[in-house]
Amino acid sequence: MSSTVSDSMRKIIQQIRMVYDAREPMAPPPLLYTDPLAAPPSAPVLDVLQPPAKRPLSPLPTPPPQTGKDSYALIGDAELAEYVEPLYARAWGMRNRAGLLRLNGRPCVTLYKDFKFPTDVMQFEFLNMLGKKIVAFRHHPELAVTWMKVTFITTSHEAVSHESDTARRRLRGVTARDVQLAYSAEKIYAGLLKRASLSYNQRLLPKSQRPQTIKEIISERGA
Ligand SMILES: C[C@H](O)[C@H](O)[C@H]1CNC2=NC(N)=NC(=O)C2=N1
Repeated sequence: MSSTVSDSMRKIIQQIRMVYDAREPMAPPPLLYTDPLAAPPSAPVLDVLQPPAKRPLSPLPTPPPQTGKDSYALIGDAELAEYVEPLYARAWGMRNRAGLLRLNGRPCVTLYKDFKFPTDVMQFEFLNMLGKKIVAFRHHPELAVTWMKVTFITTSHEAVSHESDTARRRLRGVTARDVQLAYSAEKIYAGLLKRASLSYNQRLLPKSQRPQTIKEIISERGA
C-alpha cells in the first residue's frame, strides 16, 4: 500500500518536473535605467538631464587665482557677481550653514550643489575624478553620496577676512579656493555628461538660495 502511495507521489513529482522544465524561459528583470555610456538614451533619463537647452550656457570664466595668501581671502559681492553667478546658472547655490564648522552658530557661508546622475556608473566615475582633484588641490568639500546624487558643500575654515571689525573677521566663508574647487567639480560633471551625449537643463535653485550679496547670505538663518 505504502509503495503504491509513493509510486503515485513519484508520478506527480515527475509531472510537476515536466511542466516546470517545459515552461517559458524567465524574462530578464526590467532595466531600471539605460546606461548612457553604452548607448545614448533616446529619451531624457532625468528631468535635470535633458536635450540641450535652447540657450546654451556661456562658458565658466577663468577662475580666481588659486595660490598666494589671497586665495584664502573671503570673496565679496564683486566676486559673487563675477564667479558665482555663472555657477548659479548651473544649479549651484550659496547658503549660510551656521554651525557647519562648530562655530557656535556664527555664520558660515557655503557654496553647494546637488549633482544628479543618470547612472550610478557615472556617479562613481565622477567621485573618482573629483577625489583625485581634491587630493591634489588639498581642499576638501563635504560630500554626501546618495542614490544617483552627490551633494557637494564647500567653505574654508582657513578663510581670512581683511575686515577690521572683529565679528566680521571671525566670519568663515567662501574663498577663491572654494570657487576653484567648484569649477573643477562642474567641469568634471560637464565632461561626463558631454561624453554620454547628454546636456543639462537644470532647474535653478530658488532665488533665496542665489543671493546677490554676502549680507543677504549671512542674514539668512543658518540651517
Ligand atoms: C593644510 C591644508 O591645505 C588646509 O588645512 C586645507 C585642507 N582642506 C581644506 N578644505 C576646506 N574645505 N577648507 C579649508 O580651509 C581647507 N584647508
